[in-house]
Amino acid sequence: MIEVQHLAKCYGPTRAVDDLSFVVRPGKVTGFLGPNGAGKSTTLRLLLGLGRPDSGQALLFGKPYRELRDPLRHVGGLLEAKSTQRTRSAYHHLLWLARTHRIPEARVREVLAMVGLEEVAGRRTGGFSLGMEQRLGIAAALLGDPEILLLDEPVNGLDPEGVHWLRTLLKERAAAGRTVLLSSHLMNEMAVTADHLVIIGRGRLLADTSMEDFTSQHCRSVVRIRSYEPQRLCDVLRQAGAGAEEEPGGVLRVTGLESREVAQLARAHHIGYDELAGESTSLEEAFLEMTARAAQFTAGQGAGLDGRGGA
Ligand SMILES: Nc1ncnc2c1ncn2[C@@H]1O[C@H](COP(=O)(O)OP(=O)(O)OP(=O)(O)O)[C@@H](O)[C@H]1O
Repeated sequence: MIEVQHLAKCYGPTRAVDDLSFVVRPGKVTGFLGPNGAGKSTTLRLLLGLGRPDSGQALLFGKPYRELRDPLRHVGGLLEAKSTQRTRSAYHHLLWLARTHRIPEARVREVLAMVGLEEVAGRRTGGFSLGMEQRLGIAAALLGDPEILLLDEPVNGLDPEGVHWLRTLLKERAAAGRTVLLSSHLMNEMAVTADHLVIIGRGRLLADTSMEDFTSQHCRSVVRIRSYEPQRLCDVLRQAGAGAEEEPGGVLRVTGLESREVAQLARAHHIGYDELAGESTSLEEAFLEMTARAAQFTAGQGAGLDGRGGA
């Protein structure tokens, strides 16, 4: 459905997207994740035919966006908010879009109801909050009832109820066999929304994985134990193949063993302890580690200075 093949785009000395390839399949919500400046918006803009790649291709249904007939009926895109004519009402903004794409007027009312903007449909968009702008942008993306949705940071400005509503909407569309790609720089948001992840850093692909695999590969269990003999326990744990580091207050941070195994080893060696707690490293930590490593690697190569300039 969505294919990005060896895509590259530079802005002056900044390599925004660097030999990026991935495929997004229908029936899933795919999260497009990366820290600020990673190249997410640039990739989505290229997919939506805004700007030309330096090399490679960004394809929807096997074609560049510009070659699609009736694109709004096939692809709904949300880039940044505030792209409406400020003096037009929400209703007239959508009506104008519908008319220019031969979409029936009745659909305008339908999408306004879907995004919860019915009551303010007659108000000029100039007075809209960021959250209302986002809802209007999402309404525009849904107007042609497209098979593909491409949304850039759609939760920006939405209140918790709005975030929950959008999450449900995207999951429902994916469950109905549509293709949904949404970008974010927040792993925790993706953890509850996405089934699949495409992670980029400095314009390059870092991971293309199911959410389930990412979780099982990156979320290690960590056990913290406070012992009366931290040094001896540390040696015992290391001999058993675990990672053990001493933290202040006689606490050991242990990786590679479950809490039950740590407790068994301590007891077997008659080492007393008064606190034992197990936890998992969070997805957010795993994501930050991954992108920090990528940043160090590319900085080492002297690539990609972050300097946002004009259009
Ligand atoms: N029009 C532009 N002119 C110059 N540089 C640009 C332009 N657009 C993007 N860049 C640069 O390209 C890089 C990638 O930017 P992009 O906006 O695609 O990242 P992003 O992952 O969407 O980031 P964010 O989460 O902050 O929106 C950044 O270094 C950015 O400064």
